[in-house]
Amino acid sequence: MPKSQDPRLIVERSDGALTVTLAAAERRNAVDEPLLRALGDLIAGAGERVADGERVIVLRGAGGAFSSGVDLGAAEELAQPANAGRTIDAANDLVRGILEAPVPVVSVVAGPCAGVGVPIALAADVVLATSAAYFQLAFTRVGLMPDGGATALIAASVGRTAAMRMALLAERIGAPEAAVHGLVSRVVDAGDLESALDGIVGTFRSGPAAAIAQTKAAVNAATLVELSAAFARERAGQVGLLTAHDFAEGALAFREKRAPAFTDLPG
Ligand SMILES: CC(C)(COP(=O)(O)OP(=O)(O)OC[C@H]1O[C@@H](n2cnc3c(N)ncnc32)[C@H](O)[C@@H]1OP(=O)(O)O)[C@@H](O)C(=O)NCCC(=O)NCCSC(=O)/C=C1/CC=CC=CO1
Repeated sequence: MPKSQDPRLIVERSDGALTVTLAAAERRNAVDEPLLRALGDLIAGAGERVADGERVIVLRGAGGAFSSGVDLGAAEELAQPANAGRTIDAANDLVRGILEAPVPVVSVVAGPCAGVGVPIALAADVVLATSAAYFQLAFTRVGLMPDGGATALIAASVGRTAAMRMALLAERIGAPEAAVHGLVSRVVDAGDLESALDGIVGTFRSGPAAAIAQTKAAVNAATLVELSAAFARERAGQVGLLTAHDFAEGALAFREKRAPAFTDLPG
């Protein structure tokens, strides 16, 4: 049984499936660098565990939400120049790890999925949503830009116009619309979630592991040709934004539950 060093991750193994649950429900499963790293380490271990029979990884969130993205309670620390790149790197490494894992990854989204939670969920090979799920690239609401490869992952699924709507307007995209745009693989009623998940896990458990691994790698290579460049562009832009006024104001305004007053100019 793989162990997580972070108590905010619940790790369960059952008959070839590793299930990892983000368990910080009081903040809608907000993440920070240590949590991103702990999750990334678990995903990275899949290459060794496949020989022991692991055939699929399931990512889900406790308490209804998948994740609300990076923890805005620590905005002041994130904005320190020495720290600014570290959380971005941890998120990028995690997303890359999900995409490169030799076993399929299934994300289960049954409520809010926001900020960097979106590229983490969408990096999975199957995104199973309930009708209560929604996706929100909330970054610009707090003076940031999408990261975690979101600019490439979203555009690969939804096209430029819808990507701009999600990234610039930070609109919530509910599960039915997410299905129309190809953001999710399947939408089910909450009551049917576990049986739908069992079906998907069962398909991977009894499927041809080598063929599945090759297929996943080939589809990702063909559809995410811009990913590495996107990681680099997002990192360069985000580091500057994290240390600027608008992020400090955006994060404070979120915590104070008021509208932000942004003042930074481009360039
Ligand atoms: C849309 C929401 C995710 C969910 O809305 P809702 O269900 O109505 O829940 P709330 O009432 O808003 O939240 C419940 C409590 O959780 C706290 N909380 C929620 N999200 C966060 C968070 N990300 N960080 C800290 N705390 C959070 C919220 O304050 C409530 O607490 P109280 O009960 O004490 O009031 C909605 O919650 C939402 O929009 N959340 C924020 C989304 C967001 O902006 N995420 C961060 C984007 S930035 C990012 O993900 C990535 C980076 C990149 C690298 C470095 C640095 C920063 O960001």
